[in-house]
Amino acid sequence: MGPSDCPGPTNPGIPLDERWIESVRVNLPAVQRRAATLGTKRTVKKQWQAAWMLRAVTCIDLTTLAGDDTQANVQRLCLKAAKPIRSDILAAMDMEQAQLTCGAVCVYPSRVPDAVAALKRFKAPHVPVAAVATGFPSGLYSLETRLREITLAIEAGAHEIDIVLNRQLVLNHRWAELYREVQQMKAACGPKIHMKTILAIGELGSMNNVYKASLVCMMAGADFIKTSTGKEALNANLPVGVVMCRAVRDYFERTGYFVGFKPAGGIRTGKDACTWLILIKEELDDRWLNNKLFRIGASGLLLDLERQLFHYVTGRYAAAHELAMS
Ligand SMILES: O=C[C@H](O)COP(=O)(O)O
Repeated sequence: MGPSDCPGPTNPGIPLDERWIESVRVNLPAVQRRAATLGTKRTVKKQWQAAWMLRAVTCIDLTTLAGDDTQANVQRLCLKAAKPIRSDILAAMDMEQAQLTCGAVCVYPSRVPDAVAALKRFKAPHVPVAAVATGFPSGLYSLETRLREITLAIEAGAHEIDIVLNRQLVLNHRWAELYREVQQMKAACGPKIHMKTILAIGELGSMNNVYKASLVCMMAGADFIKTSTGKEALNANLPVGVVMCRAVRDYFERTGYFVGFKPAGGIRTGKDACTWLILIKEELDDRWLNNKLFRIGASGLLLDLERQLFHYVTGRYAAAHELAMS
């Protein structure tokens, strides 16, 4: 099966398996050693690196989650998601016909109508709009409020929902309650809307909790597990990526269900993006190397990817005014 045959997430969830959760022991030194070798053993250069960077572009959830987001900056974001790389750069790579877009745009629920309208205007209505919901970023609201927020975001036009976990339930190992909450959120999303569960790994206390929370989310029917909101002090990092990918792989091996993975927060460079792709290739496999099962949540990464691709085709680095997001 190649990446294009990949079905995308297929996860209906399974009953909560507390014995599996209790049996989890993460070997932290081994995880750290594994993460340290990722960017060093396999190097991709020249046309292969350019191809990986183009793949990374298609996997970006191009994000703006700022308190001062407006219709205007969401429109600019959508234009960039619809046409992420300058057409002369694509032409030089013989990729002009590929109609490259980002994987999705990701915004606050109140900006969803702006994003939907802008993508339509820019002739890219097929680019999904993801809304962060359930009291992003803290999740510290009543369950009723959080569930209602999902419904409202979908009514406003969101195609994907990024929920946040109730960290207290993880920190106190209240797995059954966490399972029920995530299950209700999945039910609120319904069968057509992809639900990504943001773990907020920087606030979960330990790698064991990261692994266990990943499992609970998948058991409850998550389509993707996502590292971070981008607002915690510690966001996406490779050791956490190793742990979450192993949870995805173990879940797949036991159930046969595909779950996607989304690192988010602090990913800024083309080199970082390639290292995350290497992680996916080595810890999962090629079936996950596409935007149905892998996304990178990032507000600033696209600019560096475009800059690196500009350098690849011209042999020089672009001046600030030559790239639209500068
Ligand atoms: O979900 C995406 C993150 O909020 C983006 O974080 P970032 O601004 O550090 O790229």
